[in-house]
Amino acid sequence: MSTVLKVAVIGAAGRMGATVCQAVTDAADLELVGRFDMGDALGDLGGADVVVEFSVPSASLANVQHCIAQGVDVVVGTTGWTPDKLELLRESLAAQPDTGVLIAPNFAIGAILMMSFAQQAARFYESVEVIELHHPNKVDAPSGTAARTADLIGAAREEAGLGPVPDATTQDPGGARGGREHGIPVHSVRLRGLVAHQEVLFGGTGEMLTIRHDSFDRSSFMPGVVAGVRAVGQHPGLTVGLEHYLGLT
Ligand SMILES: NC(=O)C1=CN([C@@H]2O[C@H](COP(=O)(O)OP(=O)(O)OC[C@H]3O[C@@H](n4cnc5c(N)ncnc54)[C@H](O)[C@@H]3O)[C@@H](O)[C@H]2O)C=CC1
Ligand SMILES: O=C(O)C1=N[C@H](C(=O)O)C[C@H](O)C1
Repeated sequence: MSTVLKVAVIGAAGRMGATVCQAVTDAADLELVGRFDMGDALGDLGGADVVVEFSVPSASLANVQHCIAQGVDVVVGTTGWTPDKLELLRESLAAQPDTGVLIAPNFAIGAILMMSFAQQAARFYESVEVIELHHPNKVDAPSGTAARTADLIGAAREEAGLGPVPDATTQDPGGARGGREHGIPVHSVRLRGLVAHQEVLFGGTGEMLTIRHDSFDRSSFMPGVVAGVRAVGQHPGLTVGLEHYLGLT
């Protein structure tokens, strides 16, 4: 007899939360047992085996810690995870060694491959810049995906002994050169009509490589979220990146 996993969603009234509720309802092996949003008491999480968390960066840590304290596995899509916050999660998990938490900056398979390809390409190019483009309702910049991509590229460049990206700019009063993540220039575009998009531009002598991914619809994230829900129980502790569940590392 096959087992049905009970799933609750935190941030259930949001763009991603509502889409996840539908995806869980549509999956024969999953049962939606709870929808929680801002102001709701999380309590026993509706008796869930797994919680999916898509809220806001300022609330996510406390929500995930509540789930860990209940011994409930969590799949997290919310962005804004700093090294300090991740360390707090590891401390919480130390008291619940059988509980699993998956944090994925992006659940779309193409975005995961984009990050992996960018990591591979990083050591071959002197120049690199990341451009992320999103809907204008997004509250955080740069995107979690761009920050993660820049981290992977920056680490690969360091390992290869590459120095800083070349850039002669000495005057930029308006910040036209964008921000920097792990030393990599990152540019954030917010435009009505967009969902989630990213380009990674690599430049070398006489050539350029562009790696681009587009999410045209939030359905693009659902296969990854559902795969995470099914697998998180087999991965106690903290995992950052769905690629670790997909055999890509
Ligand atoms: N990992 C991935 O693949 C993806 C991640 N995201 C990230 O997911 C997060 C949510 O994105 P959207 O759904 O577009 O945002 P949204 O603004 O549509 O939804 C956020 C929801 O969280 C709720 N919320 C706020 N505070 C809360 C609290 N304390 N407890 C429970 N719920 C609370 C809000 O009321 C809202 O319903 C963002 O951080 C975004 O960057 C978005 C898309 C894909
Ligand atoms: O807010 C969004 O929409 C998205 N957020 C995530 C991020 O910040 O990288 C994932 C995806 O880009 C959509």
